[in-house]
Amino acid sequence: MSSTRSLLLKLPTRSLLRFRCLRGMGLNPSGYGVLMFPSQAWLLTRPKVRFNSSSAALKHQSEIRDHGKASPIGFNSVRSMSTLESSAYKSSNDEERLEPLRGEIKVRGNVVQVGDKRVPNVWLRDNCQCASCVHTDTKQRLLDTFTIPRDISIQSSKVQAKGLDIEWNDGHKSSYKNDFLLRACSYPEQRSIVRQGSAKLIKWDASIASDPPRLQYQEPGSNPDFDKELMRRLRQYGFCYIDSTPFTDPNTTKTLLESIAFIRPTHYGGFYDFTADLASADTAYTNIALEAHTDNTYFSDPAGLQAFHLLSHTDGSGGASLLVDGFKVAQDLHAQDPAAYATLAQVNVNCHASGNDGISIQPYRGFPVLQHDPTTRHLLQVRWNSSDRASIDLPLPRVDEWYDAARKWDALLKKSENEYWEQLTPGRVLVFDNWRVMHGRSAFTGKRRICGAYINRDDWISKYKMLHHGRETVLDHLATG
Ligand SMILES: C[N+](C)(C)CCCC[C@H](N)C(=O)O
Ligand SMILES: O=C(O)CCC(=O)C(=O)O
Ligand SMILES: [Fe+2]
Repeated sequence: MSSTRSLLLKLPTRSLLRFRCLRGMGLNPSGYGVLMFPSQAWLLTRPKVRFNSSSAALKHQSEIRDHGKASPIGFNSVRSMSTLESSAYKSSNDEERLEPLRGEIKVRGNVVQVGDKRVPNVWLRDNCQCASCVHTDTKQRLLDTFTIPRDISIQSSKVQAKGLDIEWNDGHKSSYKNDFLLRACSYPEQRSIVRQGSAKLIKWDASIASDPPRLQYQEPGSNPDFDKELMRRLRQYGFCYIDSTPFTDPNTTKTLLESIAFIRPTHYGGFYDFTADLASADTAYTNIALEAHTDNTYFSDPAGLQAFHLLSHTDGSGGASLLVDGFKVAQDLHAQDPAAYATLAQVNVNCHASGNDGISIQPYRGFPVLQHDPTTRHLLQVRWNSSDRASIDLPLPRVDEWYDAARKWDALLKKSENEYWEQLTPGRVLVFDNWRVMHGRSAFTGKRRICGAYINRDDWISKYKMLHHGRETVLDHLATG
């Protein structure tokens, strides 16, 4: 049987523009998933970028091929690739503007079609949401995917106002909501929004000083609106102050931070409370100036949130705190020099934490300074700490490519209009997104005591998503997001 129905779904406008743009460049949009991880992924495999027949594109293609051959150890030139690919990167992960999309859901014989896209039966069957396929309490798949016959087919179907009902030839019955089917077919644009906990980002510079995001302390757990507002500010600005926090007992700060999500223990301990005494062998535990950096570049998964509460500073001065919006600086670099941006997005850098006896913490692989989602091309993470940098994953004769790009990045992040300086005071807790906002401090004298903690990225984003998208929406997007 076969029936049809027209539907509306929200789809990002910019994604459509981007689609056209890729076409205009001579790139086949179906190849663009590969555009995101070129240089490293291509060490062992041939480039999979696909082109249409435009001559400019073919010229690029042969350049890429020739590079692969010319290099005895198989590196493709980042420089020659980057101009082409830089336009594929998005220097922000703003929530996309959503526009309605007309789609038509129909069943043609044995095939579900959404617009001109075919929905594979095995995927539909595997993502049946009924109580025998998904555990109602744990939300985990109960269905043994590989018992689904490879050629599972549709026995009968019914296109209804709300969605599509299917009876499979193995006798199982499934129902799919229309927006689920439409979203599934809008790969990859529609996917990221809920999964990544996207928000309308507010990029900032030094002028944020006049009105920084802040909230008044409230007893943890006493007001759900506080949690929601804190999450919103952290997502949109990448930082938030919590003012009027009691500071006589650091445990108040600990409990406040634990109300976001559990604290991540590291080689510095769990909840930290530090002064310039080298208790841990790291420059943070001295009184020297620290340039803008992100913490934990030596972890495979750097902490998502970081917090500082200056409990006291006596017998001296200095020690002002510096914040720089890494996503804003990335946007500046993207506009100023797309090739440099692409270099920082592609070349992997290794880092280490080796100050303390018995450890040298290093990630299982190098990561680029600007880390993107390979599917959506959104910028997801900034990893930048010159003090903790180790090797650069380029053959030595080519490392100057990275240095040239990094020099441009460094110049932008040190521009005074990008630097937001603030003298922290007891009572003001600073919480910031360590995947976005870089921090530093000026040198100081006297006795300065700070407490705080690290919180995992996935845990705080989970909380953001629950409070802003809602549990139902988040779960609804699991198979399509
Ligand atoms: C925050 N706390 C004082 C505990 C540690 C500071 C560590 C700074 C270090 N270089 C890094 O990037 O992790
Ligand atoms: O002392 C400060 O203000 C910050 C030091 C620092 O960068 C850190 O602890 O991660
Ligand atoms: Fe730090």
